[in-house]
Amino acid sequence: MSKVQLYCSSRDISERRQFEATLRFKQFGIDHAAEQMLWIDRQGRILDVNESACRQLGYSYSELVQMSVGDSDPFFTPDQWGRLWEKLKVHGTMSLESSQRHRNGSIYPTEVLANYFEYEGVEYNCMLVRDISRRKAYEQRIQRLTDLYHALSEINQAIVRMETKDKLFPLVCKLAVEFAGFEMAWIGVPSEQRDAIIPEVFYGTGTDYLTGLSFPLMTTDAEQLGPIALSFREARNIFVNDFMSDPLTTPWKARAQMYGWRSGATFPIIQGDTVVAVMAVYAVTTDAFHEEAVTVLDEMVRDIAFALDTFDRELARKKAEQSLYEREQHFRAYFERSMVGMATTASDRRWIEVNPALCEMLGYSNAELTGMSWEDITHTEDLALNRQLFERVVSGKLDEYEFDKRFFKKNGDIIYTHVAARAVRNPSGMLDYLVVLVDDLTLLRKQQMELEHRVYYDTLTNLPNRALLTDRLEHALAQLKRSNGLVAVCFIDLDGFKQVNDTYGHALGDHLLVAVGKRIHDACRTTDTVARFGGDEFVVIIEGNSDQSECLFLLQRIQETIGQPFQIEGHWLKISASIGVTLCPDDVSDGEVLLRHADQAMYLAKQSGRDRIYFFDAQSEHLMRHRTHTLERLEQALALGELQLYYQPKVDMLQGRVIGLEALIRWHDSMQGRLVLPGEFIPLVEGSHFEIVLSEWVVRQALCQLSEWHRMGLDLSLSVNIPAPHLRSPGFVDFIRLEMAVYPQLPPRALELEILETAALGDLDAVIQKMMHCMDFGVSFSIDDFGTGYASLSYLRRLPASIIKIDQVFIRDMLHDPEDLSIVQGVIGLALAFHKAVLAEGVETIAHGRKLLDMGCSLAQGFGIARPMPAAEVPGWIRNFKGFPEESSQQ
Ligand SMILES: Nc1nc2c(ncn2[C@@H]2O[C@H](COP(=O)(O)OP(=O)(O)OP(=O)(O)O)[C@@H](O)[C@H]2O)c(=O)[nH]1
Repeated sequence: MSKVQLYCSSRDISERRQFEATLRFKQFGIDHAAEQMLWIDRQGRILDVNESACRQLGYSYSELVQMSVGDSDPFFTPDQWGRLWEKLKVHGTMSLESSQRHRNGSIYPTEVLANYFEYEGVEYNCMLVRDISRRKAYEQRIQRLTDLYHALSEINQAIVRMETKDKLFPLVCKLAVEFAGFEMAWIGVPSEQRDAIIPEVFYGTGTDYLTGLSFPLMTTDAEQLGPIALSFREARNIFVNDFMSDPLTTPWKARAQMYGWRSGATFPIIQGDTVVAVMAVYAVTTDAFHEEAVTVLDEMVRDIAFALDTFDRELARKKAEQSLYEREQHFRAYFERSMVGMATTASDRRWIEVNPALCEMLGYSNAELTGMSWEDITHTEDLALNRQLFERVVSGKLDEYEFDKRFFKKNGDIIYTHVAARAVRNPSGMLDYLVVLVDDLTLLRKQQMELEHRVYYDTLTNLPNRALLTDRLEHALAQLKRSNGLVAVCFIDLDGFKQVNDTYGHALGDHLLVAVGKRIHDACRTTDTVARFGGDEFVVIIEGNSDQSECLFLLQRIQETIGQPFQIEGHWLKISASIGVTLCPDDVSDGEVLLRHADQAMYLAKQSGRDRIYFFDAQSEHLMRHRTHTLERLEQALALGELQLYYQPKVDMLQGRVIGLEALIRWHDSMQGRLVLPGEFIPLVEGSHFEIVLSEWVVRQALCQLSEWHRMGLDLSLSVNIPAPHLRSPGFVDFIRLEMAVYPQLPPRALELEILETAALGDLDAVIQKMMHCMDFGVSFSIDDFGTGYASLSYLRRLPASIIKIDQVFIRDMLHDPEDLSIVQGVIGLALAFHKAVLAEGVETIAHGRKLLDMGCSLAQGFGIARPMPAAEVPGWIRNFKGFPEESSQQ
């Protein structure tokens, strides 16, 4: 290498040597400096260079000094050099970045320090040039990382703003291109069958690279399994730093070549344990994915996955929030609209929140109620229990309670409620508040009470009914065992009540029953029980009386008060009662038996003429036993044929002929060995189950006998007595129809049914209906014992009976009792007025007969004419009948 020639002169050779040594030293230093040193003149000619310049530019010293600056540094065109020189002259020194071309053509970046100096009037520039390609590469790397971090930051910011992957994925691709410096980026998701990755979003230049591309996942052909599929299947990042040489990219090389891709990377996006997408980026340079870039990209992909998780979480949170909101709304609506009172109460016993139902229930506004404590409106009697339960909840011993309690409403009314309360506690177990449900049971309770009342009280009189009476009696008897008093069971049955019903109607009868019940109640003490037993029967239980006379005194008072006239609906009614009493401990101590005994005593009171008080005793018991026994015997008698019909003729005194007969029952009691008259047993039969059985038997017997007589040529009519219960029984008409059908040969009106005037009363229309039906079968009717009942005239007129029979009690005494006579006269007149025949019963003498004839009654029956006789005697008697009253037969 040529050296710069230095010319100098010195006298002292040692000094010269010293100087030369210094020069050599300096030259050595210049040649070994890291920077190139180039001395260049104003025209850009290279005048001198150090060894570093030759080394770094690849030229020899001699070559370089033949060159100008523009030859090695393309930046320094002559113009550029000229402008630089001017500036340099001004500033003396300048630094700038440029580049140099190596002899082999490669260009590398340089840093240039230009130093201007003048030497001996000539301008020079000593340029120090440093190869900065390593620094530049490092800087580029830093820049790349900075870009990547920028992209990462942008993505992270986007994630914060984004809500769904639909928006995030395109943005990620865009940022990867715009900030991270990739040429193209795309994200693919697995197909529905998860057998291929389908590009979903993409950004950058050359996106048509993807057109028609899908990346099979299931292929067994290793060649087809590129970075995308591998990344997805194996959930790992894959980097291809040289697209052209990497065997993984073989199938796509041609395409990549077209677009200039030199390197690429794929990243699985993993949520939980599942790869949900793959992201791919492409660069036009090789080795784009150095370690730091890979770290950032990896982080970016993890952030995306995190974002997806966040989206899902956010979605789930929103869903939960929505559902919470909906539930809250639901519960709010439930709270607001519930028919049940709902509230929360604090540990200081104040209402915190109350619903409209509770406000309405208690009569307070929401504002009023929430300012109060539940204690303020709790019924005093329920306060202690409520407080006790509440304290147990506060102390943690109890979590919930339910009980029935009463509240005071704002208007002072009491409401009955069922309260259910449940504690809501904080995590440390302290009571936060209580959730309270309040059910208004007032109506229910009222209904319950009404129901209970109905079960135990008679709806008409409001007196205890039979059920409560039984209870009270049991109670009284239990008490009696512990004391020395008496319990009197009194059975009160009104006399002739049915007639009141029949005469004035059922409604008035009801009023009377209520009034009687009240009078009995008022006559008794509060300790006594007055019950309606049924119908017109009342029972009084008298407790604590010391003896029978005291009890009798009270009963007489009851009897007297019932006997006082009642004024009901403008009618003055007079009624009496028959009372049967039994006393415990004199009698047994079984409630049911006591009631039966009192009933039996009452029955005897009735039997002995009504309006009486009868104490049960052995005698009554005996009588009752007698009745039961007789009924049993009668049933046997019927089966054994001991019952027989006797026949008493009825005659027309005017015409002197027999018009018919009345069948009367007799009992040949084989056990007693005597004939028992009906007066002895019929009263016992009345009201028993045997009454209808016996009546039916009589009808059948009578018809059989009638038919027999008709067969014998006796054209007679035969009457039988029909007891009221039989006439009223539902099967009566059918019974008559069927029995009459057995004897079609009988002429009409051969069978006559005698009914008591009272039997026809009651449901008059129904009875008339029945009578009409029976008349259709050829039966006629007469009214028996007329005068003893109280039938109203209009009733009488409507009854389709053809004969009225005047009761024998009037006939018997009419000859010397003007009152009876006038009754008889009245009845005869009435019968005439109603165009009915009239027959006198109990005609015992000719004088009776004459008197009756005088009064216009020609039909008669009685001992004076004939006693009842067995059927066999009838034909003979008829044959011998000479008329009545006959002088000859006068007794
Ligand atoms: N108005 C009314 N009548 C009733 C009621 N319950 C039953 N009865 C009638 O009360 C009457 C009671 O029958 P009885 O005791 O045999 O009639 P009674 O006329 O008093 O006869 P004795 O007791 O023999 O004097 C029957 O006619 C029933 O129809 C009711 O609640 N209201």
